[in-house]
Amino acid sequence: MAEEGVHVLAGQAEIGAELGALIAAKAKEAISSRGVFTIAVSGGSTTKIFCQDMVKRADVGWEKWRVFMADERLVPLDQEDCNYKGYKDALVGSVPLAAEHIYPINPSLSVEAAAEDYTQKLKQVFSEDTPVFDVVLLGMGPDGHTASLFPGHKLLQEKTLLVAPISDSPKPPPNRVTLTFKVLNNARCAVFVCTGEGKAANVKNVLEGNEENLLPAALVQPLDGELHWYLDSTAASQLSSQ
Ligand SMILES: O=C(O)[C@H](O)[C@@H](O)[C@H](O)[C@H](O)COP(=O)(O)O
Repeated sequence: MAEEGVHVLAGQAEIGAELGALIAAKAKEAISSRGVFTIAVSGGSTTKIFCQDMVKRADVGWEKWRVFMADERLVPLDQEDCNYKGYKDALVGSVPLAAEHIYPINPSLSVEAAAEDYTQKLKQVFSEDTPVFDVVLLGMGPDGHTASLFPGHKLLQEKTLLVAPISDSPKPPPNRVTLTFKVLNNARCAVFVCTGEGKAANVKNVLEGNEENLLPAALVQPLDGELHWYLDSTAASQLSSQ
């Protein structure tokens, strides 16, 4: 299995293959130790990079997977920018992952009620007060946001909620729900996938910047877990080690 740290690969296909090998290993380990594999997944480019490799993997114990959204847009579940739809369409029917094991938010609720409802869905699957995901799969926006945790936003200080509502997201749509750092940093393994030149400056800030004014992505530091960053060569182009 890949050691934790920064993995620089040529492009999205190569990242998909390495990421898929890591996730497959984490799934097998979790299922043999605890009987279930829990993962929180992100939208944007991560969905395609993850799914295009994972659909080829038959032996990862799909029946035992429980898939939550790291963040979700408050949009109908059949709308193209719904993160849940991206995963459901790519995986259900192609691999033996049951549709009911991918957990959508309820977009008919207010954003506050949708966050509370999603918290209850977490509590149905996790016995711990703060869920311990086997893997949280994250992207980073060009501004350094991750999940729906944006630079300078008050949610960066959230210490109580597991799932938070946000109604002023700078990245559209404005209404979203997101896992908080409390949950992200309680994971056994946090994995970032980040590609493209537009991310290069903040990849450098996060991985080689100083400790002041940390961007949201830099605040993902699992308390007792691994941290991986999968980068393509353009996203990694400003790193001094490249
Ligand atoms: O908006 C969402 O749904 C996200 O989950 C978000 O946090 C995403 O991961 C980043 O914005 C990176 O997106 P890209 O990889 O598409 O740049």
